[in-house]
Amino acid sequence: MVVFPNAKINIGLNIIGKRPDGFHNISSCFYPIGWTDALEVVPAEELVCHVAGIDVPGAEGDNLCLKAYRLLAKDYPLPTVALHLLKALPIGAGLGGGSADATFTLMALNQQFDLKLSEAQLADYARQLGSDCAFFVKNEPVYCYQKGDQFEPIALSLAGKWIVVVNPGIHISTAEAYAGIIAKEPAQDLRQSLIAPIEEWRYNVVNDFEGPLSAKYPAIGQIKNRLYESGALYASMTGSGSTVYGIFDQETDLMNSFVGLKQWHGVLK
Ligand SMILES: C[C@@](CO)(OP(=O)(O)O)[C@H](O)COP(=O)(O)OP(=O)(O)OC[C@H]1O[C@@H](n2ccc(N)nc2=O)[C@H](O)[C@@H]1O
Ligand SMILES: Nc1ncnc2c1ncn2[C@@H]1O[C@H](COP(=O)(O)OP(=O)(O)O)[C@@H](O)[C@H]1O
Repeated sequence: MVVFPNAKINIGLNIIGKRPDGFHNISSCFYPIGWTDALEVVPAEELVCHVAGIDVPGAEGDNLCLKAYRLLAKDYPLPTVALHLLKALPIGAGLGGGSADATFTLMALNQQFDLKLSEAQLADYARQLGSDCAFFVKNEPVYCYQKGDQFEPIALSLAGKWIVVVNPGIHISTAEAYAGIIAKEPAQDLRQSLIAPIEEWRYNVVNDFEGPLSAKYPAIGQIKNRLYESGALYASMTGSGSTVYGIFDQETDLMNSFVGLKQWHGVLK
């Protein structure tokens, strides 16, 4: 079967405190977008993961799709499969692409081999693969907290708005991004900030990674400024960077503004 693991954006991201396990407690809003990889799962004589498109750093065996397969195979008698991944989502980009690949592998195996795992069971497996992996089970806008692996529904719809997503080509590892942060309580609860009209978000919906990372990588701030100059209602870096997005009221053609950079645009659901 073929599935299309999609990216997410973070709308606001507060890094609240360091946890005893070395991770950080955060709060954020995860919102799915339509930029995707493609992943085919087919029965095969041996377990393999073939990647086409963007090169995934690291050994083939470290691919999160294979890690997801192995995790389920510990508990269920799965046949061996070939995983064909067409990698389109920029890597180390704050788009959660690797996490989406991992969770879509779990969901594809569940469906293809009729494992009858519930959404809650899939989310428990996904959490073991990465902090934001469980989001992709329901794949709906949520407010997230703790490690970014606990979710509550959020009454936020951007359906019909246009989004432009631009990746400056800078790979930032999530661990590197967290290492440069001094955690603090946010001035206002993100859920409150998001109740305001989107035009006001620029004043108080903040990604705590953005300041330190745009000081280090000026391209991040330059893209954000360009998006605002082009009429974005709200623009921000997503996740641990380096991708930047802008949300617009209507379709906007910015392809010529970001020549040579990986980018995607489309309508939000
Ligand atoms: C920053 C966020 C926010 O959306 O997304 P991305 O930018 O990666 O998409 C997430 O917290 C990323 O989640 P994920 O990419 O799954 O991270 P993990 O693999 O679990 O962790 C990678 C490393 O990041 C740090 N880490 C991660 C999550 C967290 N709440 N606190 C942390 O300190 C730890 O150093 C950890 O070893
Ligand atoms: N299928 C995959 N796609 C992307 N990255 C993967 C994958 N499997 C393992 N990784 C590793 O995960 C890390 C980044 O994951 P990714 O989800 O792209 O970052 P981010 O969460 O910042 O968007 C990279 O270091 C990469 O080597």
